[in-house]
Amino acid sequence: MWNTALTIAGSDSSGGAGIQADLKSFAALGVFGMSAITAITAQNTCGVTGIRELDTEIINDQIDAVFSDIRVDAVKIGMLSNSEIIKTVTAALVRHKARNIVLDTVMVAKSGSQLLKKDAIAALKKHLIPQALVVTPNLYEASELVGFEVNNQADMKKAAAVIKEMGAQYIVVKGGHLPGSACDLLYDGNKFSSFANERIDSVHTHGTGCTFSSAIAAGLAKGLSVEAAVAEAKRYITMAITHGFALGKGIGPTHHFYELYHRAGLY
Ligand SMILES: Nc1ncnc2c1ncn2[C@@H]1O[C@H](COP(=O)(O)OP(=O)(O)OP(=O)(O)O)[C@@H](O)[C@H]1O
Ligand SMILES: Cc1ncc(CO)c(N)n1
Repeated sequence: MWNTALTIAGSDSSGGAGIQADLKSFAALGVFGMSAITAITAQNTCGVTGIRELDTEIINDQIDAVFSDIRVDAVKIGMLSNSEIIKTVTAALVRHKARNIVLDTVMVAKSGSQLLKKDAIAALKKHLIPQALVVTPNLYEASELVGFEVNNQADMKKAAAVIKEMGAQYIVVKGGHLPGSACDLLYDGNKFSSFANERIDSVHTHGTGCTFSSAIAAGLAKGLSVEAAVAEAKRYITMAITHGFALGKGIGPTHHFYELYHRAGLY
């Protein structure tokens, strides 16, 4: 019997981030992936050249089509683009009593393009964060959510506590953009746990945030606890960055051949 995960996110035509990274991560981690696309981006390793938001009716219909037919063990949410999409997705997830929701608070692409309108951050806080089991902001996103700078471990702890107050059950503040080791902080409302790895000196990090949050969702879909799913996702993203590769002229993608490596005894 397959465990399943649904990604609700934007499409990246170059395959390194968004829906495409999510489905590759689900497959690599042995979970059957499904998708509801919120927006289409024309994107490659150098940047985003176009964005079309889908209308909320077809976004809602995709989510309904999946839930009305198939058991969904976990949901990963990525690019949402605007507040109407946020409200539609929230209402659909509440209606279907969705479990194991991992919210990656995607705001800006690595290349600098805005993937969430600034005026939609309030809707994210009000509607979707309270529905999330796990929220995975990077330093910039954490700072936009809480309204103060998040630049070090102490700020990350303060930010996690504020985001917890918004109604999420677990917060992982990602330290991928900190100097030094790549240290992420998990907060469950009582205690902080660190997940650290040596920083990998690679430019090929397109899609790291999407890959990491999808890997957490895959772990939850397989029945892991949040702590175990985050630990497994950290292992997975570290492998995926270690084997990231030059594709195109810019920032190359992460690598998703986990099962192959695993079976070969390499991971
Ligand atoms: N150079 C690196 N070496 C090791 N781990 C890294 C590196 N960069 C990021 N990570 C890890 O990758 C995961 C994703 O973190 P990151 O902070 O890059 O997310 P993000 O900024 O949301 O990504 P994106 O730009 O794709 O949205 C985290 O677990 C982080 O610690
Ligand atoms: C569609 C999409 N979602 C998320 C990201 C992550 O930054 C991206 N670059 N593109």
